[in-house]
Amino acid sequence: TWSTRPQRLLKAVQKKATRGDPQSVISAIDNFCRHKEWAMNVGDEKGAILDCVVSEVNPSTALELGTYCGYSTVRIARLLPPETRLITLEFNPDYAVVARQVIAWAGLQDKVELVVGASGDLIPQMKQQFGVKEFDFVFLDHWKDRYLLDIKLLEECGLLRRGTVLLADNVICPGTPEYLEYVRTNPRYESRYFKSHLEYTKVEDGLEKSIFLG
Ligand SMILES: Cc1ncnc2c1ncn2[C@@H]1O[C@H](/C=C/CNC(=O)c2cc(-c3ccc(F)cc3)cc(O)c2O)[C@@H](O)[C@H]1O
Ligand SMILES: [Mg+2]
Repeated sequence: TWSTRPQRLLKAVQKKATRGDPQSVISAIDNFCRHKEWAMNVGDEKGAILDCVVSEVNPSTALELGTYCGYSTVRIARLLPPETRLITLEFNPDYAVVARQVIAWAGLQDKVELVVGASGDLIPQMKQQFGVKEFDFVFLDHWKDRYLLDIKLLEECGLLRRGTVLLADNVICPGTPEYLEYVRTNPRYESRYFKSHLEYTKVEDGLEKSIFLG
């Protein structure tokens, strides 16, 4: 039976990266995607911007929408201090199986709670089932037509606080026009665009950082 791209990416991590060394996992995935097979990880260039924002926020509780292979999960979790946690949501069970192994190879499984399911179903459960009071940081990198629905859901569920930072991938390519319009025009958000490139290419893309003002 044929392997999938996520499975081949995992093999590259297990072959090239050192167990317990998140940076080597990140580099192994970036090299695989740059030289072997492109994959939709946030990548090294946008990843450096993600790192800066995460370090600046220094979140106690963070949320990621769309785990995929766990690349950005590792990038975020490696920066989190002890006793903090990252909840990451992924509805494709096959991708979740790969992501769990990538996260474990990096030695970050204790900081990460990977939940298999759709964000629309799981976000309303965050307070009761997952004991979340509010999120300090949210990284959006799942289906692009879900970004707007999901931040409205996060607002409604009282999961955002004054100062919560939302960082959205792919606001140019593939693009998230309705989301951009919302966070840039809604007075409850202070938004800023970080120009960059689509992972592993020269195509323009960028991240939108939006602060919820409460
Ligand atoms: C509601 C819900 N709940 C839970 N998990 C959910 C979910 N919706 C999706 N997921 C999960 O998240 C990932 C999906 C990511 C979608 N990302 C992209 O489509 C994407 C595409 C490109 C791209 C750019 C130019 C091209 F020519 C081709 C592709 C680049 C990117 O960076 C992307 O992120 C994937 O793991 C999916 O299962
Ligand atoms: Mg993306």
